[in-house]
Amino acid sequence: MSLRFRAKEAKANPDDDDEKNQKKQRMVVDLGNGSEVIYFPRIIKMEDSWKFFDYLNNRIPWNRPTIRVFGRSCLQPRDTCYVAGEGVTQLIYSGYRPHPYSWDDFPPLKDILDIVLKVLPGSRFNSLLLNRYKGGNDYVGWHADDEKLYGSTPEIASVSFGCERDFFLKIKPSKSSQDRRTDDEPVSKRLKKKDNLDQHSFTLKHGSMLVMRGYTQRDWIHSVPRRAKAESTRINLTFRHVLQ
Ligand SMILES: O=C(O)CCC(=O)C(=O)O
Ligand SMILES: [Fe+2]
Repeated sequence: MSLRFRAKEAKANPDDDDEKNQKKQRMVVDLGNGSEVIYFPRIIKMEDSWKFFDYLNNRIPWNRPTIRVFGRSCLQPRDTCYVAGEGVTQLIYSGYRPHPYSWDDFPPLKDILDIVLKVLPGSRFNSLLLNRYKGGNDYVGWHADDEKLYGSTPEIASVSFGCERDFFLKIKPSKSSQDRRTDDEPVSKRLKKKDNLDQHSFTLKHGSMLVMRGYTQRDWIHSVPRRAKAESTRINLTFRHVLQ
C-alpha cells in the first residue's frame, strides 16, 4: 500500500522555536471535489500541551463503552467521553448514546477551544468527542463522521496530545465518489493515480491540530490504526458542530 502526502502548501517546520511562527505553520491538502484537510503541527506550546494532557488523563471520566459494529457487540477499542452545550441534539454512533457532560464540568476544555478558535476564526463548535488511546493496541477503525446531525459539510478540528500516532485517510469505497473523479480517464492511468491521490497519511504530534472540512466526511474515511511501537498514551479531542 502506498501512502503519499500531497501538500498544496507545505510550510511546516516543527523544530522552529518561534512560537508565533509555529502557530501559523500549516499544511493544506486539497483532497479534490470540495474536500480539504489542514494540518497544524503545533497550535499549543509543548509545555502547555503536557499540562493539558495530565489534566485530561486524570480528570476526564473516561469510559470504554460497548458498541455495535456490523451487528455485533464489542468493546470500543479506546476510551471515550463526550461534552456538548445545553440543548445540543443527542449524539448516537454505533448504537451508543454517550452521556453529554457540560463544558463547565471541565474548564480547561474551554481554554483549548479558545486556542482552536484563534487558529480557525469564524469556525463554530458546540460539542466535543474525546478519545484516549492507552497504548498501541487501542485504535479507531476506518469510518467517516457523517452522522446527519453534523450536516453535509461538517468541519471537525482534531487536537492531539501525548504519544504520536499515524492518521490515515482514504477515499470512500463508494462507486459514485470514485466515478466522479476518474470517469474520463483510461483504466491504466486511473490505477496509477489511485495509489498516490486516494490515500494520505499524517503523524499527529503532541500539540497539533488536524482539520477536516468540506465533503471529507461524505467522500473519505479515516482511521488511527494499531501500532505495536506506540507504548504510551495519546489523547485526542475532536471538536464538532451539531446543527440545531
Ligand atoms: O484520534 C484521532 O485522531 C481520530 C479520532 C476520530 O476519528 C473520531 O473521534 O471520530
Ligand atoms: Fe473520526
